[in-house]
Order: sequence, then C-alpha cells, then structure tokens
Amino acid sequence: MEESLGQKWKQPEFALASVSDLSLAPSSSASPGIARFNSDGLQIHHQSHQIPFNVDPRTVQLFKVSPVLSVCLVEGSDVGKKTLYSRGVTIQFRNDEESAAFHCVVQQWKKEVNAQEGNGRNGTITTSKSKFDDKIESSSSKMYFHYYGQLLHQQNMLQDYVRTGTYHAAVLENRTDFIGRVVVDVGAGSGILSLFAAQAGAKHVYAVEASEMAEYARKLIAGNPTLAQRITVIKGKVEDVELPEKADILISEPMGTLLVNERMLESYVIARDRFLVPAGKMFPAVGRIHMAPFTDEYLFIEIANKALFWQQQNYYGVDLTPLHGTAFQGYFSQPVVDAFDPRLLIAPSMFHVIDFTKIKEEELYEIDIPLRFIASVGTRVHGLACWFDVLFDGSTVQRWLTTAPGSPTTHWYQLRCVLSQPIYVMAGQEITGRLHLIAHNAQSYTIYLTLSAKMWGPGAEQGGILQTSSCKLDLKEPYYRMSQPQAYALAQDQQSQPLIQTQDIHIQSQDLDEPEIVQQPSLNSCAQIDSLMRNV
Ligand SMILES: C[S@@+](CC[C@H](N)C(=O)[O-])C[C@H]1O[C@@H](n2cnc3c(N)ncnc32)[C@H](O)[C@@H]1O
Repeated sequence: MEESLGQKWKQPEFALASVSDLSLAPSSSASPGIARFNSDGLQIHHQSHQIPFNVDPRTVQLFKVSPVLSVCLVEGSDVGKKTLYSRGVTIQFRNDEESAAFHCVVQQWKKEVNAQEGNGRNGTITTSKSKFDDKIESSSSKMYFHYYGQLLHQQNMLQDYVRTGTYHAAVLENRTDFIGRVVVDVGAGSGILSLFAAQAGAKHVYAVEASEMAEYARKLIAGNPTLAQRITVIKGKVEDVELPEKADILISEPMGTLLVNERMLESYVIARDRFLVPAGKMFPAVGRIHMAPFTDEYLFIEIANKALFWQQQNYYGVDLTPLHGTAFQGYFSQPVVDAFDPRLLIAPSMFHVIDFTKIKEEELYEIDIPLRFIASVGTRVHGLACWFDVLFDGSTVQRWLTTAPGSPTTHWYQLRCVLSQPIYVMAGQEITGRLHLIAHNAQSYTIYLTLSAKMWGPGAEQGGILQTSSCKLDLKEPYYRMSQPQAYALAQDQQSQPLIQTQDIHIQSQDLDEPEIVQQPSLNSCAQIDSLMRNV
C-alpha cells in the first residue's frame, strides 16, 4: 500500500471506471473519466463533458459509499448550521485498491495544503470545540474576553509600573535568552510583551490573543516599524491556534488575584505543551502563593457590620432578621482585596510553589495546601492573608515580581480570607490548617480555608485541638476594599516588624532566590480603582 501510494503521488492520475455528475440525471451522465492532481488542485475529467470538475483541497469532502464507489462534494456556502454543497460527482473506481489509494492521496494532499497555508507565519485556527470551551462556561469567557478587548483595561495593566517595569527589565536584562529566538506571547493583550521580546532581539514573536484586543495589538505593533516585521499577531485562543514553528521561549502575564484567578495559568501550561521546544524557557517560570495568618479587628467589624441591615425587625413593618444569618455568611464568603499593612501579619509566612515549566494542567484544577505557622504574638486571628510572586529565571539575571504587602503596590494588591469566627492564639502557639482551592467553570476558584489553634499550656502534650474555624469563599466575587494602608501598630495588639519574605518557611524544597524588586512609582489612585476590576 505504501509503495503504490508513493507511486500514485509521483504520478497522481487515476483512471476511473465511471464518473457521473450529481446535478444531471444519472443515466445520461455516467461515463469513464480521469482524476488528475496538478498544481491547480484536483480535476476530475468526465469523457462526455468538456468542462472538468475542479476540486479545491480546502473545500472538498470525499465519502466512500462502497469499496469502489465514492462521492466527491465541493462545499458552497453555510446556511445556519448546515453546509450547502455547490457541486458533486460519484466516482466508480476500477478496483478497491485504486479506490483506497485515491482516498489516501486526497487526505495527504489536503494535509499538505493546510500545512502550507499555516507556513506563511500566519498561523491557523482549528474550528473544533477546544479544551478551553469544554471547561469554561461560555457566558464567563464571553465577559472575560470582552473585558480584555477594551483598551482602558489594557492601559490599566500597562500603568502598573511595578508589573510592566519588572517584565521589561527581566526581558532586556536577559537578551541572550531572546536574541535570534522564536517567542510566543501567550495572551498578548496590547502586544506589549511581544514588543519587549522584539526589542531584546527575538527572531520572531507570535503574539496570540483571543480578544478583540488583537486588532489594537496589530495597530500598535505596526506603529513600531523597526519591531513590527518580527511580530505576527494571531487572533485566537492558545488552545486552538496552530503555529508554523515551535517556540524557544514563551512569555506571558497569566497571573490573576491569588496567582490562579482567571485560570489563565492553565492556558499558559497548554501553550507550553503545544508550542515550546523541549527545555525551552518560560518567562515567568515559577509562581509562589505566600500565606500568613493576620489580625485585623477593624476589617472584621466592617464585614460583620455589613449584615446589620438584616437585623432590623421593623423595616417598613417587615422583620428582616430571618435573612441576617445568610447575609452575614454571604459577606464572609467574599475574599477581601486591598493593600494592608504587613504588621497585621501575626506569624512568618509560608509559600506554595507552582512550577510553570513542570506542572500538568490538571494539577491546577485542585490545589491543596497544608498550613502550619507559629504565632509571634498573642492575639485574635481573623484569617489568612495571601499574595504571590513570580520568577523570571533568566540566563543572565533572575528577577522576581512580587505583590507582597509592604512592597510597592501592584494592581493585584493582596487577598485576605476572613473567618466569621476568629480564633485566639498565644505567642509561640502553633496554628495549623488547610487552604483548598477548587477550580470552577467561571474561570475562578472556590476557596475552602480551615485554621486551628492547638492546645496550649497544661494538657498540650495530649495534642488536642482547642479551636477550629472554617470558611468557604468564592474567588470570583471579592470585596474590593478601597482603603489605603493604615498604621495599625498602636491600635492593635501585634509586633511592629513585618513578618514577610525573609522568614518564609519552605514547605517545598526549592532553590529560589528572594524577591528582587524594581522600584517604580506606584499606581495612581484612578488606575488603582479601575485595576481592581481586573478580577472579572
Ligand atoms: C493579563 S492580560 C496580559 C496582557 C499583556 N500580555 C500584558 O502583559 O499587558 C492577559 C491577556 O491574555 C488574553 N488571554 C487569556 N486567555 C487566553 C487564551 N486562552 N488564549 C489567548 N489569549 C488569552 C486575555 O484576553 C488578555 O488580553
């Protein structure tokens, strides 16, 4: 079979026992014919017709009706979900071997034409339902890409100078990773990271962007002509597009609140598996979620007070109290996004590592983090504070982008999960627990948090748990708290030194350097307000 196919492909001509045009009466049109492949496509000659049947590889559909009989249809237009065919012929082969060879040649020919069309650095898009559509609700992704399709939201990210400045520094300080290399920008947005990669000497950058922002990216890139010839913008999801070549390096900004919100890390990992050469680089390569218990009496009272409305027994003559409990729990199910004073942390932080170069996409569906802290002060613990950083593991310079409290503020701020039942601890007491994140199809996570304070003093050796408090939160529905960091030291019972970064407990042994921060002006307040909406 292989040999006869090879021979046929070199001299692609098939004598046909009979051909009949489906648009004519069968008895009048059936006659012997020839199928010929040439540079213009496939022509099926019909002895009784002067005009051959011309077939375009992109639109032809070939169906086998019996071992020697096939139907060849040419697609016309689409009406609704139905495809209409503009013309068709039935082909009778002389034997089943020739029939099989013809089918193989047509398949091969279609494949080659598709590959050639993708070769012009344009990329192609598959039309089948993608992995993205399988796991994400369409209403969520529609809103998500609508949001990112607007220039004001891209501007907001560009105006986060800590973020964009760190990317710029990380790329340009590591030119050796980019010079002469093929780069894929995963979720290119305005195209800014593609432009940075081109500035650093990339041979070619494929900027893949699913939202309407792809058009603006084209415009922005075209307006920078010295870089534009080395950048191709491809509109589509990284899960769907085909690229004409493999990438030596991926660049992306896929981080959401708590690192994982938006579930774009999964797209980054899919892009790695689809496009990156073995041992290719990823910018960033690693992310860490940092966590520490905090005390914040003001925040707790603020949230609890929101539900006071429902304690009215005479609201226009109506008793609202039956809904107080539900409203109270509802407010505590919202993680709080704001910039807080690191002195609110009551124990050294710990972190959980996500290695983008190694993690499997499915491992991001459920993230389970055991917690263990030693309280530095005696106080009420109101919950768990979280932030993240990512590492640009360049060959020349390693650089961290951090969103830690006390560091220059980014548009991600920090995140706090507040317990509706605070727990009490003494200095030196162990706090254990679990942070369990479960992905949902609205591009976010349900957060399950449990914190426990172990027995202290007499009886501790029995290891009994004194108090446990749990909460369930939706990362998709945060409470954006628009306050500035406040001086809490006097008002609240805690130590005065920040407890972050340098005292991390390493729960996974990783040889990672500590954050190095680009000092840039922090966000202006308008950008801050707008940026909070990034958590779509
Ligand atoms: C956080 S923005 C970053 C934009 C730009 N890279 C930057 O740094 O300014 C993420 C971008 O990725 C795009 N995006 C998210 N998921 C995607 C996917 N699966 N395929 C293609 N683009 C995606 C979004 O539309 C958005 O523009």
